Amino acid sequence: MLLEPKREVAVELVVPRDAGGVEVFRAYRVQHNNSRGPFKGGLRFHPNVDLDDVRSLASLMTWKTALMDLPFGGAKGGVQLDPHKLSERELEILTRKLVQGIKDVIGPAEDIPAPDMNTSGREMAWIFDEYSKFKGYSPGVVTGKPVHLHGSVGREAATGRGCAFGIREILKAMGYGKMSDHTFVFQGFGNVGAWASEIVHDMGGKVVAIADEHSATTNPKGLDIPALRRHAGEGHLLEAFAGGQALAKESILQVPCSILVPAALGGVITPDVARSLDCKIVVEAANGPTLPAADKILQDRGVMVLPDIYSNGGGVTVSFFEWVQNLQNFKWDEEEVNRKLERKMGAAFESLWQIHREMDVPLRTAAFVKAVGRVARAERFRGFD
Ligand SMILES: NC(=O)C1=CN([C@@H]2O[C@H](COP(=O)(O)OP(=O)(O)OC[C@H]3O[C@@H](n4cnc5c(N)ncnc54)[C@H](O)[C@@H]3O)[C@@H](O)[C@H]2O)C=CC1
Ligand SMILES: O=C(O)CCC(=O)C(=O)O
Repeated sequence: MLLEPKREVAVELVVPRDAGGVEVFRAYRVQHNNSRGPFKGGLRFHPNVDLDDVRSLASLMTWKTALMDLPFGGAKGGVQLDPHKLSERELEILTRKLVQGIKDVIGPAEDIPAPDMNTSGREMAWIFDEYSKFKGYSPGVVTGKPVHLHGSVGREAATGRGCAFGIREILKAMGYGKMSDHTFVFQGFGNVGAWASEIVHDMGGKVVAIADEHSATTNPKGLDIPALRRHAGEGHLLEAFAGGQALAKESILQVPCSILVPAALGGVITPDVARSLDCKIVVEAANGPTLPAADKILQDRGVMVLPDIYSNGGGVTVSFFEWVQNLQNFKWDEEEVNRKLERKMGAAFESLWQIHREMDVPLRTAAFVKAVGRVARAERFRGFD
């Protein structure tokens, strides 16, 4: 029951192109498990999306919501495309057609999408609007919406903020001192990488290198992250940042640091990379950045891995807060959201660390022990009739 998704939906999206003609895109929504609550998980637009990929990301969501102790199950959606090749109008048509294709299997008590790679508040607003045309006004059908359209303050930064809280927890647990005693490298400077690096920087950490899909920049004295975000926001390449030197983006994972944060694609830490990286801790802000064979190598090398279902669990945690606010027609302030997020990250870390110590297993195994236990218990209590 836990290995296989409960439901898989594949839809064909036919989009009229601005230049004439139509193009067909494949889209998937995989609903892995809902024993603990409605299916929940992001929607990504990326050329690498395929059904298998979405399946594995959907199951990670089940374990993530269970580990974070949120009343949700797990799902994921993906459309196979390079969104940079479509205009805003084409993307809006595509997103609305996706909703038309899956509207009967999503909903505030059924399945609640959210942002993931290459999607943001803009797409979530389209989803909310299109779904509401068919089912009535339903802000709770999707999270990560713009703040002025039933979104929650703090959701945009939440995955990065949760990641930074998680780093603080592991440093404390390992007796490794404070943020300011450490150097950090980030792969990915989108929603998660930009917010996580900025909050780590605000907490005193020295971020010495960052890459995105185009280029990379490094400064052994520490990058000024707010300035780098302004630079990138103006459309400039990271390698052109005046406060750093250009670096080959392919070498980002080998830059020496205490803490390496992959915050982009899955599968980037291959066995070869695992043998060559030069850090004490890998914090998996991305989903599935470490291949299983590489995980074993990191373990043998004594590199600690803070697993994805914990490290990036802050995003879905604040999605839960957004959903609760939508259901109550009420708004919390940012201080309250961030305080509740901090408490959730602390509690999940505590349970993870306790299992890690008591069972003498890696943190990833400890996370799965906790999460699978909670999901299996819910399945049993609900019965099988
Ligand atoms: N947005 C969210 O709230 C959450 C995202 N995640 C995960 O975090 C990761 C990043 O997601 P977002 O930041 O939302 O996506 P995003 O689309 O905002 O940013 C992705 C970043 O990765 C970079 N990137 C892509 N390919 C790369 C490559 N080959 N080398 C270096 N950089 C590359 C892009 O240039 C961009 O900077 C994904 O694995 C996603 O599943 C996990 C939990 C929640
Ligand atoms: O905020 C959410 O509901 C899910 C975000 C997501 O896709 C993830 O945690 O991987």
